Amino acid sequence: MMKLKIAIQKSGRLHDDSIKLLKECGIDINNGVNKLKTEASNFPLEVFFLRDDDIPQYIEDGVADIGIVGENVVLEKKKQVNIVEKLNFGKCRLSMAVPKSFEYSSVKDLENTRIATSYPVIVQEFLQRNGIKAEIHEISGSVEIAPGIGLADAICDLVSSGSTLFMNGLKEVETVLKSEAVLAACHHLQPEQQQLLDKLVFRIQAVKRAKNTKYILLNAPNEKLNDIIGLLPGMKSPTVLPLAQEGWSSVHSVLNENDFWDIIESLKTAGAQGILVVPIEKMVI
Ligand SMILES: Nc1ncnc2c1ncn2[C@@H]1O[C@H](COP(=O)(O)OP(=O)(O)OP(=O)(O)O)[C@@H](O)[C@H]1O
Ligand SMILES: O=P(O)(O)OC[C@H]1O[C@H](OP(=O)(O)OP(=O)(O)O)[C@H](O)[C@@H]1O
Ligand SMILES: [Mg+2]
Repeated sequence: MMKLKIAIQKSGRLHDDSIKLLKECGIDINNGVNKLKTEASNFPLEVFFLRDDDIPQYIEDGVADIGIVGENVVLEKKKQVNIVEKLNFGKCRLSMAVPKSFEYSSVKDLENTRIATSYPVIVQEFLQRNGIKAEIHEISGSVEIAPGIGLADAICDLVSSGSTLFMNGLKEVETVLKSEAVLAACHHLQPEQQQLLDKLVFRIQAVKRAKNTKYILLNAPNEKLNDIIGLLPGMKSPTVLPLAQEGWSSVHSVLNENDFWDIIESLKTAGAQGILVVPIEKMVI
């Protein structure tokens, strides 16, 4: 039986969330310590554990059929791969940063500077787009140290909380790119592999959808039902069941995580009681 080969990060920021996502998709991986290749026990999937920088090349070459990697790495490596699905984790931005004492007012202030980065391709494109001439120093890690040791005037590196910049006396001045982990695929998949990928993507979408949604149950007096139902978006329309107590109903529906607090307030004002909100594990529409 043909298997789908997936490359994920061996260790680092994306490793745990990649394994977790596969697990949430019902795929069990026997993940032995230091094992660089393994198989799923209940899905035709072979898993390769690699350095994230190498993943786009492996996918382009078809050594791996698919992979989980940061969009930032896909764009830097310029390999021919399809971005199939954004995965909602590994969210960060690639930003320009300068020492706190640097009087920065616009991108023009980067003219004739030395910029240390692990993303020379993306930085070069950014500088070109902005008509700036600067010297790029490629370094593979600990980029934030570069200004402090006299290697560069500015840096371009990944930021999420900003604490690494802060700890190193730097300030963020330009966002070059926003990124998150993506599922990338080879351009030349066999039909059977494409079918397996479709199956996996179907599961990933159900998991993602469920994460953004909550299941809500509430009790309402029947005379307020219309008002309350009007507040609930629902997938189609809410389920309404009679309660044992005469004149009352139980209303069930789903809510988008983002609308959650606004709607809860309005529901209470409209007369809803005993509101329960529970997570949804999978959501297929
Ligand atoms: N601070 C962060 N917050 C969220 N996501 C991040 C952060 N830093 C990096 N990422 C994302 O996780 C990916 C992997 O980051 P990590 O720091 O583990 O890379 P690495 O050190 O190059 O790993 P490898 O050993 O695989 O080469 C990045 O390419 C980026 O997409
Ligand atoms: O804004 P923050 O939340 O501080 O995150 C930013 C840091 O995270 C990443 O490094 P990571 O910690 O993954 O270590 P690495 O340098 O070994 O890749 C990135 O290269 C930054 O250094
Ligand atoms: Mg790397």
